[in-house]
Amino acid sequence: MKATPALLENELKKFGPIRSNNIQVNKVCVGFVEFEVASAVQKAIEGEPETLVIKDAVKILLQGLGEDINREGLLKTPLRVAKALREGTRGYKQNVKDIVQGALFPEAGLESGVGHAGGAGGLVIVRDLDFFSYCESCLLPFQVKCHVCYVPSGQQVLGLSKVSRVANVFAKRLQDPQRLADEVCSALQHGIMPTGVAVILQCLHIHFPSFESTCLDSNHLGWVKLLVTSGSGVFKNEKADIWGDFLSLLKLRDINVESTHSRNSADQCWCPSRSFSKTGPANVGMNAAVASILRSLGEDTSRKELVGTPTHFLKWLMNFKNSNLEMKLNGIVHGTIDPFKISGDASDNEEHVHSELNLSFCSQCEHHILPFHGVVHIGYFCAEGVNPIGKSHLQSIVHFYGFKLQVQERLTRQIAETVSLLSGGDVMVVVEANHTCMISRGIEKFGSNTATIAVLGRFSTDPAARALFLERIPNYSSSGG
Ligand SMILES: Nc1nc2c(ncn2[C@@H]2O[C@H](COP(=O)(O)OP(=O)(O)OP(=O)(O)O)[C@@H](O)[C@H]2O)c(=O)[nH]1
Ligand SMILES: [Zn+2]
Repeated sequence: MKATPALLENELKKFGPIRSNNIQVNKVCVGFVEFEVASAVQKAIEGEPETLVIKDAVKILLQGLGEDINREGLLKTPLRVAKALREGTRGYKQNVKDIVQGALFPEAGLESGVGHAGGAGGLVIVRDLDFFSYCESCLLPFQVKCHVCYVPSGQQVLGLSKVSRVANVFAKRLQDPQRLADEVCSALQHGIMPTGVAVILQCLHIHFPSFESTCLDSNHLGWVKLLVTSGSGVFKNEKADIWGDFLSLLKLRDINVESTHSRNSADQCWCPSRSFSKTGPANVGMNAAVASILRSLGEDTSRKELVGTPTHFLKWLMNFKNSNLEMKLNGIVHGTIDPFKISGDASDNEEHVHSELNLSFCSQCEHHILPFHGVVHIGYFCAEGVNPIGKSHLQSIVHFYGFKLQVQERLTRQIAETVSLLSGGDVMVVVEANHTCMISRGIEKFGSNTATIAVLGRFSTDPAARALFLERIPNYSSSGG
């Protein structure tokens, strides 16, 4: 029998109240039912008209990138992207009242009547809540670390998890950092009716790299960082003393709050897409496809913040098309570009492992059309007295294979194979990357990182050479990841 939510709900009711002697059994069954309900909901989403529209739009975008939509790696991509976008904007359908209702608990203040604490006048601070939101200007996910402080009144406090749930309702929408902070603050103020609420968001937005641009420095892919604040009630005045207590507790945790009170305005250049004056010739079909995605998410495409979004998103996406780079690389792989060849007669000289570390890359996951980015380390044998391959040439190879719809394993192999053509066949490549698709949606593993290794020639039979090269790789955190 097919598990529909209604049917499963009925099944649940049959268990009756949980008693201590059957709690284990009930727990298992409840877990199973929850899982079944979740997959039933997922299945339902797959068939909804909004999902179908987004799937069609994604096919147009893939074709615009010159991809074969029937290639195996891309077959499920339209559905994955549709589900990711709908999941990532589910906040439009959520209601703060439903979350807060029933989670306000009576809590007395200090008995002596001197000072502030408990449910009256003390501070409650919930720190380091990690979220992803979608940038309304370019449709890419951006990372948010959220800190909330409120001053209870009326002898009641809110269940702590609800602070995070309420913030996530607004994070799961197309957003701008300041609006997100204001909406979270206002929702908590209305939901808890405390003496005041303060919200601080630390936001990170990926740069828009392009092969031609200078956005990528030689070490790592940069981030646009923005810190915004919002306050209500006793926090309304940004200079009020009470901010000091909140900020001090954040300072204890290495959060730089120096500029917290210089409220960042929307006109500050937050989304890198806004700083592009020049955009390439518009692809009308692709533009219309992105607009149809926005409408399917329940957005009004004439809202002023969204007017440029299709163009901005395409500006990002078309980086991964690459036709010009293809021609540049032909020279590299066929050895017609002189500096790429190792020069000198090295046949009698001793060879050593040469390494080029921390070559930055930015790529686009072909499963979810979301960025993955990080650094590449390349090792190869080089004879004494022979010029190694120029760092800029290795960086070009990395960019060439990065600026495509990719998977990390393929990227690693392709770099290794290309470098082996230039270096005589003994190559080791390590790629360290953060996958936005692992962080911003689905499993939401904040801080997770993936490393892949490819070895060719002598590196595959010589553990000492591998160890020597691996030892040179700095800690990921210190290499710009
Ligand atoms: N091996 C590999 N997998 C990747 C890469 N980028 C994304 N993926 C994975 O591709 C898989 C796609 O799995 P599916 O089950 O078809 O899609 P999904 O339902 O969106 O998967 P979840 O991410 O688990 O929600 C996921 O496990 C992703 O983590 C990559 O570079 N290499
Ligand atoms: Zn943006």
